[in-house]
Amino acid sequence: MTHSTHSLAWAAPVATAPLDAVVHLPGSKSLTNRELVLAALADGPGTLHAPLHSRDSALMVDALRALGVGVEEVGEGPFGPDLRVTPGPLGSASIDCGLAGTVMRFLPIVAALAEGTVAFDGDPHARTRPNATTIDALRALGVRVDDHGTGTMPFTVHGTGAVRGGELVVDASASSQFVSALLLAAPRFAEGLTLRHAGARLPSLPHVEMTLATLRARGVQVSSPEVGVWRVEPGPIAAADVAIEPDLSNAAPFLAAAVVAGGRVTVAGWPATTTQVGAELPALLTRLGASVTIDGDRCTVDGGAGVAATPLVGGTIDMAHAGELSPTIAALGVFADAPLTIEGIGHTRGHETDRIDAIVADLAALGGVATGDADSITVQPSALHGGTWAAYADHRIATAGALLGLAVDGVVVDDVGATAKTIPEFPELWHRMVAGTDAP
Ligand SMILES: O=C(O)C1=C[C@@H](OP(=O)(O)O)[C@@H](O)[C@H](O)C1
Ligand SMILES: C=C(OP(=O)(O)O)C(=O)O
Repeated sequence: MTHSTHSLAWAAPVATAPLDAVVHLPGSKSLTNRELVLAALADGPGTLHAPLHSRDSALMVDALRALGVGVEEVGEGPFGPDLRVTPGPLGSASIDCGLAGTVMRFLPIVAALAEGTVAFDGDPHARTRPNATTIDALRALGVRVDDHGTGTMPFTVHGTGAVRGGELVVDASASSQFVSALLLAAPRFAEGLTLRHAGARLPSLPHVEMTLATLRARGVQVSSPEVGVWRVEPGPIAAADVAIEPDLSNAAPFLAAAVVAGGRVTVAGWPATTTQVGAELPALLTRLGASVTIDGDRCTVDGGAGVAATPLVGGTIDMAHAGELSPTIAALGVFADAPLTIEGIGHTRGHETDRIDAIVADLAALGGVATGDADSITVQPSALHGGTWAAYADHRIATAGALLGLAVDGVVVDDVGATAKTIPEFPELWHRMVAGTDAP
């Protein structure tokens, strides 16, 4: 089983002057892992240009290869090779999901299309991430799953090579990925799928919109006749050459860095249109008081003299649709003029770690004060001191520690290797941003 890199304690650099940097970011995790799945189920070979190369994408590539899909590295880009994907008959495999939600939710549905038994397991914490909806959905579709009654990994899917599909109701309150997983595989179901979400809430809707857009771009007929209902027609998934956008969720700590330290940070390669939830960062940072401009393919935050000169604007923000961005925004709450409450993020308790508890504990270790409840976190403005910031194997918690370290002397992220989940280049890119040496 692949575990993340050895714990790597990392002294976060302090920004001693306003920032002045242009940052180029590697590819989007959400787009890379969707396009890998769609390419594997497509009607011919296709290429992903500028894909992400990280632990989550490597786990997806390894899993697809184990299932019988050809994935070949071709060419060389700034962050690694392109990927040429050749679909093949899917068969028995043993899949390591690591801590990747996209692997542990997307591939069990793909496994139902395999002829053979497909075993799923992952990191110890991955076994605690919600996955009962995946297993329930498979059984409702007539697919046998052995989970020893746990509703979590490890479990085994007994694929017969075909799924009839039809109508299905799931509870996706714990993760939008349950919906995305079913929609991605549904064109290959004999009758397609009419999927209805029945549950208290549906988090991360932009990620479902991304799924629909990637399907449409490959010629699949999809619709959403009402909120929480989707229809996917059966039919081929067209082979395609697709370009992967930079990861805009990983832009969050870099753009927020200018807010904290002052000066300017530009993220290059900002797409003119995108389905990534990171597209909401300009509005979120503006809401907190920052100045954000988009000029062509460049998104720039001008943090003026930084939070030492001007506090951010506290209050309440609903981030149910963008929980992925909440660790960065919560960290910024330390520098606000009033408590900052982020609501609608109960589902982030089921992410790489319990993100609400993690931020509460990490801030307390630096002398800060935050409180969490079932669905929200409230961060009090406070003067922090140095100390250890635990990453909890969570890339977004690790980068939030780096962000605070810009303004707080002596912050040590206990395992910066956690960033390898979606951005292995993080420490290097961060140091270059602070030093202002990134290429224009
Ligand atoms: O489908 C995806 O690519 C993702 C969906 C979201 O999951 P949740 O709905 O579980 O929050 C998001 O937070 C995650 O980082 C990636
Ligand atoms: C929740 C996240 O990841 P995953 O795809 O593992 O759910 C995330 O990247 O913030």
